[in-house]
Amino acid sequence: MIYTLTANPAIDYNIACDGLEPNCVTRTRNAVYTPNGKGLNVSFTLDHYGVPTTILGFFAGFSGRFIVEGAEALGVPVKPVWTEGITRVNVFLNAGPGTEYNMVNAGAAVNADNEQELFELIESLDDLDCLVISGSLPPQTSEHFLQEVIKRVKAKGAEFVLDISSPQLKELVALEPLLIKPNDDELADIFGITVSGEDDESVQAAMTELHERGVKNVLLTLGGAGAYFSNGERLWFARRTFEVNVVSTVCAGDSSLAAFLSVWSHDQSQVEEALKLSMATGANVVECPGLGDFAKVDEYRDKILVREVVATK
Ligand SMILES: O=P(O)(O)OC[C@@]1(O)O[C@H](CO)[C@@H](O)[C@@H]1O
Repeated sequence: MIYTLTANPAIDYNIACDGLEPNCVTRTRNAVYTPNGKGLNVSFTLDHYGVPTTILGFFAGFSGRFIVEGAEALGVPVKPVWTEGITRVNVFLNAGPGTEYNMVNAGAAVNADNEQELFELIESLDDLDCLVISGSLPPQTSEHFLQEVIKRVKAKGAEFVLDISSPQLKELVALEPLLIKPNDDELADIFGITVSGEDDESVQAAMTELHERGVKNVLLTLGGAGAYFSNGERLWFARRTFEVNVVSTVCAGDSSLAAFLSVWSHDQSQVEEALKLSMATGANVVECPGLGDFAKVDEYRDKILVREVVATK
């Protein structure tokens, strides 16, 4: 079973308006509240592609209950750790073509007892094959929280995937994650590695460094410009050949990761198919607020170009 861990889930509140002016009333439309957080988005997408998954995370208050009940209503099981306070509500405002405002809040604090409950929960899982750890950490999380989580995952003989933007990623890669999914900005901010779009040479060098640091596989996303995947021996590049009407880029990275995992976690030789589904899913998700309904993925999948990069050294 693929479990996901969202330490800092959120209700995503998507709204739209025509422009945003200070010091005046802005009437908004198309308000949608959905249960989210990066790991939840991964689980929802895995579930859509028929992969069994369960959500782990810290949840608090009315908003936490909304998320847990919402996920269960969608048919995805949750094993929550309940905490004090109120799970955050993140606001994503589309103020016109190409103008997104993403207001991401800190979240409800956790304490040592909450962390201990989560550790024991992980220790109790009999069917844990892989834990996908996604997103930010809530306030007051202890310094070595993620190391402690990973220690327990590894003690069970399971793998872990990291999709986090924190500088901690630099130390955590030494624990040999199955997969990481940085984007080009995270590579620069966290590792000081610069890649410039579809540039095989700089990406080859970046991948070599990441593998030397301990990562087994890397899915490097470049937004609309495509994605590279490296397994340490071979490197692929995928890009779409069509334009999309971008409504909201929120959730696209999470759904791309999950779509990739839905193919590749069963059969690591299916890299091309995994990349096609991943890119097609991300392209469809940006066309709507939140995750949407994945209705155009089949149409898009055949329009994704994948090429293997031939090593230059
Ligand atoms: O604060 P984090 O955990 O980095 O990001 C949280 C978040 O913005 O990420 C998801 C989209 O990727 C949203 O569903 C959610 O609100």
